[in-house]
Amino acid sequence: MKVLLVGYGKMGKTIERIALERGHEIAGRIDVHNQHEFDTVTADVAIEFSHPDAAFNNVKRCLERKIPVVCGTTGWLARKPEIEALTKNINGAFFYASNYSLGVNIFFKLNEHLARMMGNFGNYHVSMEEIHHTEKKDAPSGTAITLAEGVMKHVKGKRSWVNHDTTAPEEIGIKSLRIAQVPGTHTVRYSSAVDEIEIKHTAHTREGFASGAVMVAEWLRDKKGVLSMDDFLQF
Ligand SMILES: NC(=O)C1=CN([C@@H]2O[C@H](COP(=O)(O)OP(=O)(O)OC[C@H]3O[C@@H](n4cnc5c(N)ncnc54)[C@H](OP(=O)(O)O)[C@@H]3O)[C@@H](O)[C@H]2O)C=CC1
Ligand SMILES: O=C(O)C1=N[C@H](C(=O)O)C[C@H](O)C1
Repeated sequence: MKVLLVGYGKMGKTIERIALERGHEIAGRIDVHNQHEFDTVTADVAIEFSHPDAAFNNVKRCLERKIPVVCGTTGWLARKPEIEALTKNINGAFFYASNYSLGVNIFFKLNEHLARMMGNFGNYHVSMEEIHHTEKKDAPSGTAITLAEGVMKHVKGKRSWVNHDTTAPEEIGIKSLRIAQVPGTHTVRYSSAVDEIEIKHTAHTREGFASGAVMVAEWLRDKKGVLSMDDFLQF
């Protein structure tokens, strides 16, 4: 399979290594300085991990060239509905996940299961914390937003998240910490006056994110439509 890498930073380079190990070819590497390559490139699939301000345009350009896109960039989701509409209009393929690691996707399910149980108990205060490396451009992380959405789905009265501590009953507070070299740690905590329940996922390296994205790309190449981890994992 010919893989186009869009964004050639920490994730782009890790994805390249894993794609080569799995027997794929690299069709191109598009970064800030060679955007003109979108005009001529051909590939079976594009994997886009770039910058919150760049993702919309990068995904659009891939779709316009009829290249299915696996996108992992976070912090641009206000414009995702436009990409979904374009995908349907041109009968293309677009896949988005805030986190491609299998472990985190199991953690997402665990989070929803716990939220469903905790929804019955009003005396617990739910909060979240995410820790990432100091180069991260967005806060809170896309993964923390997905976790907050999972809680809102099941805990009655939780209607929004905020990126700071909060005691407002309708809000979920997400604390973002930036510490050198941390690939990504997420904690969901329910605290009461008498005890605390905490679930936590710690990524040790970026390999889990990258290998998940490559496996999704292998699966997506002959698909159409707007797809997500629920379609891919089916659990
Ligand atoms: N969904 C998931 O599983 C994961 C998502 N991510 C997300 O992926 C994104 C990238 O992460 P990471 O690789 O660590 O970040 P890096 O900063 O290491 O890499 C991003 C790369 O994108 C480049 N870039 C900037 N603008 C454009 C553009 N217009 N077109 C193409 N490339 C561009 C940057 O170039 P320059 O440095 O010159 O600006 C840089 O090389 C982030 O949004 C992050 O949150 C990360 C890990 C997992
Ligand atoms: O920027 C990162 O590094 C990461 N970003 C994603 C996010 O915002 O959730 C996924 C992972 O945690 C690493």
